[in-house]
Amino acid sequence: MLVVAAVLAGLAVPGGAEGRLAGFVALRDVDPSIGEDMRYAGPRNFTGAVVDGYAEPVCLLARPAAEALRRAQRELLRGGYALKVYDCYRPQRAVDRFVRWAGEPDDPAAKAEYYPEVDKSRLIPEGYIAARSAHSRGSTVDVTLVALPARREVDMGTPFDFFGPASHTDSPEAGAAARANRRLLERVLGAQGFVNLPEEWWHFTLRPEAFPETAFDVPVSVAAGRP
Ligand SMILES: C[C@@H](N)C(=O)N[C@H](C)C(=O)O
Ligand SMILES: [Zn+2]
Repeated sequence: MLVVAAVLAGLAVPGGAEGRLAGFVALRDVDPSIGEDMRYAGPRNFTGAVVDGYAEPVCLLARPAAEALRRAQRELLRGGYALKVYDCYRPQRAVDRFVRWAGEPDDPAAKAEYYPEVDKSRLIPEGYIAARSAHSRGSTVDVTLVALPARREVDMGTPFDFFGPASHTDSPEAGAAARANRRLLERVLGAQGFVNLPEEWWHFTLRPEAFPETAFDVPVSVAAGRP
């Protein structure tokens, strides 16, 4: 009853028994050829530390989103590219950590790397970080392209999680190669039903979402994505 009330109120709810996420899968179990560089499960992210709720570096997604990525990957492989994900399902406690981080004083090194042109107090209002993130609903992914055979990241104009106008998908600041690569990513994912967030070239949500009303809070682990 409490869980039903929480869902109706749009609040975070725990997943199924024993910290599992019913209806979710590990992306690697659906398509092991998609690269994974799970930035929030390690220190190489804007907070500088492992983020709350990332117990293991594994991409978990609602099954339809994982299967749609597999179809996009098949198309990209034919043209000599592949996908690499940076973030997938994000527990609400990680979203809450981002919100707390946004209210903390600047770390000059993090500012220089991740948001040199935007005041930290503006990162949430300007749409770079969400207090209620689609990632927690399991159909959203942060993703880039890599070129085969070396799987080197292609030029996207800015690095992942660079918060500023240059990361806006349609930014005129991006060079010709980056604009073409952004268009390729958007076209191939769009063909499978993914919709891009205009503020971030890397952020895509599969529509319709499998769990449109629910922000999950189960920690990210291999076991959480197993049936
Ligand atoms: C933090 C960044 N990777 C991201 O996903 N931003 C969007 C707006 C979100 O937090 O949902
Ligand atoms: Zn994102």
